[in-house]
Amino acid sequence: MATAKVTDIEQRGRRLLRHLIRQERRRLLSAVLLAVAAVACQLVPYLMAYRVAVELVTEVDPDGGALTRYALVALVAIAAGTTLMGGALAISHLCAYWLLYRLRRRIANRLAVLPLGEVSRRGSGAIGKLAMEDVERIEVFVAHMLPDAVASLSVVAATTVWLFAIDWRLALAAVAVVPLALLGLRHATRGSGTWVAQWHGAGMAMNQAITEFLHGIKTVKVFNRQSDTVARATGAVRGYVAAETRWGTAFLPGGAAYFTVMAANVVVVVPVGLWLYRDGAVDLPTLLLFLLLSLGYTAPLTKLTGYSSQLRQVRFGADEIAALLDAPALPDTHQRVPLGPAAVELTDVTFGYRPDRTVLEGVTLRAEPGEVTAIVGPSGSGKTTIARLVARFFDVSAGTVTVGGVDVRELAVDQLMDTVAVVFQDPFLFHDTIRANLTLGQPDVDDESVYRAARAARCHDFILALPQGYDTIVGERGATLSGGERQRISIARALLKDAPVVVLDEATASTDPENEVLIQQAVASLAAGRTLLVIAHRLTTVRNAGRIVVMTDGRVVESGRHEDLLRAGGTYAGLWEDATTSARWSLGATDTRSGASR
Ligand SMILES: Nc1ncnc2c1ncn2[C@@H]1O[C@H](COP(=O)(O)OP(=O)(O)OP(=O)(O)O)[C@@H](O)[C@H]1O
Repeated sequence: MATAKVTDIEQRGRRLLRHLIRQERRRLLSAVLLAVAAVACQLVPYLMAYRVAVELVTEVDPDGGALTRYALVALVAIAAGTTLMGGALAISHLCAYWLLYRLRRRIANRLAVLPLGEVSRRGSGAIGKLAMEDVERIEVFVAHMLPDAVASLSVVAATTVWLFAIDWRLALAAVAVVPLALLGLRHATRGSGTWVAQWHGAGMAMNQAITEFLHGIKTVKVFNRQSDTVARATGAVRGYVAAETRWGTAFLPGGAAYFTVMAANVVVVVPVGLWLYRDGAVDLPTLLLFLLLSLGYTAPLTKLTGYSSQLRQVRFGADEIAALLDAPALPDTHQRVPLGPAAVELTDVTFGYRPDRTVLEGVTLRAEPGEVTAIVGPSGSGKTTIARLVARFFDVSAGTVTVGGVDVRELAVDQLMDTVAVVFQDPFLFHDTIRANLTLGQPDVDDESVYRAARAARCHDFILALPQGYDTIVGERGATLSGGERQRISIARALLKDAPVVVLDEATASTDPENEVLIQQAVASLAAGRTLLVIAHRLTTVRNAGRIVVMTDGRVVESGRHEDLLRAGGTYAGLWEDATTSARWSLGATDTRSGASR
């Protein structure tokens, strides 16, 4: 990644962090002030130790009362410092949790309005990392780093001033190592923006690979491809480790020099101090104080250095979050407009998922209200893409898609979602109760309506047979149900939504005959009184459709009723012939096998 790009990225991340901090500035300021007060308290024991030393060294008969007072003041200061730091951290954590809550809500809201294409382009693994890990880093930054860094800086500044106020020669000896150490640090962090960028990219790739592995685990097992897939995920993890190692290796020489030189300040302070003491230039208590202060002086500086590289990681994460929050939402007019009869019409539609590849070209079709319109065609001809355009998961490149006579881009997104229900090929069920999955987005719907929809979608009986009926929790993504059951639940969901237009992407996987019949009955209930656009993967299921639209290579090549299309002897007739021949083949195979077994 070029340096300029890295800087831009850090700037964008920095802007988001500044914005977040501004939102909580009052509380954060009080946390920082408490942290500074805590640090001031932490310096008091040093002062008291100095006083005790003066008393013991300079007085022949030390004042016991004064010594007790110094000890008590030191104890109270330690207790006060701990309490104040505890208060600072409590406030900063509170701020951080509120920031996290608001940030995650913003991310969720943004994801909800982004075009689906943008979400799939980023990938669920990368988005997951961003919403969990990167947001979590901001929590660490706000809750721990910010107050601690300000406190550490205050310690360094206050101690430096104090050291110089007591004795400038010893003070110079105490800070002499710092410029030298900083040279090492400069060397260690040279090009660290690029290292962090690579480390961050490798982290995203690793998350994506692991998420894909988990999502695809069934397919992986079925095809016995565990070793390949594990190798791919392992490769991504290795890439992450390599990026971390490269970064660590680049940091090592300069970093080691930095830490060594910082720790070596005692080597300068002790001889210089003893030399000045021997010459009578400083007294013993001052020497002791210097030794105490200068030994503790480098610790906060070292901590600050650690924070500076962590801050880079935070900024990179913040940049990813900022980029997602800035990504353009699907344009929404927010205007609910009166709709005509619920026809769906595509006029001269051209569309491609990528600018360099057209998937639909000049597609014109109309689905009449109250009628079943089927779209058929070979795999990859663009059928599902039409369904996605009607539901406005993507916007057309040219032409128009209208619902109820209004361009879908001119409808409020809410209104479009109220008007169009989509039943996907592989419907997604949440890890929740069947009832919650059925009433998705309509929590107030009454039980009777739920049962009615479930009966019409032919799923009431199997739901009642489950251990807790409608309160049964379905496994992750509905894994505890069969494909046919999942699709019938999603048809019941569409029935409950009661949208005038339903787009049904028929399941490709063939289900058993009983399930097939039940799904057909469910679809028939769905069709009643609605405009039903069926993306058909099996011709046998749509022969009775009011209109069949035939597609090849992203174009409509024929349309009409089943019998008319057969008579025309074109593409549809060919597809029908193929479908019926393959059905006979499989029957023949069954016959042969059963014959053999007799
Ligand atoms: N999200 C996507 N990004 C890029 N290309 C895509 C995407 N989805 C589909 N395509 C491509 O668009 C073309 C049309 O795909 P589409 O899914 O619409 O076909 P289909 O007719 O529904 O196929 P099938 O019957 O196999 O489901 C295909 O070449 C496909 O590879």
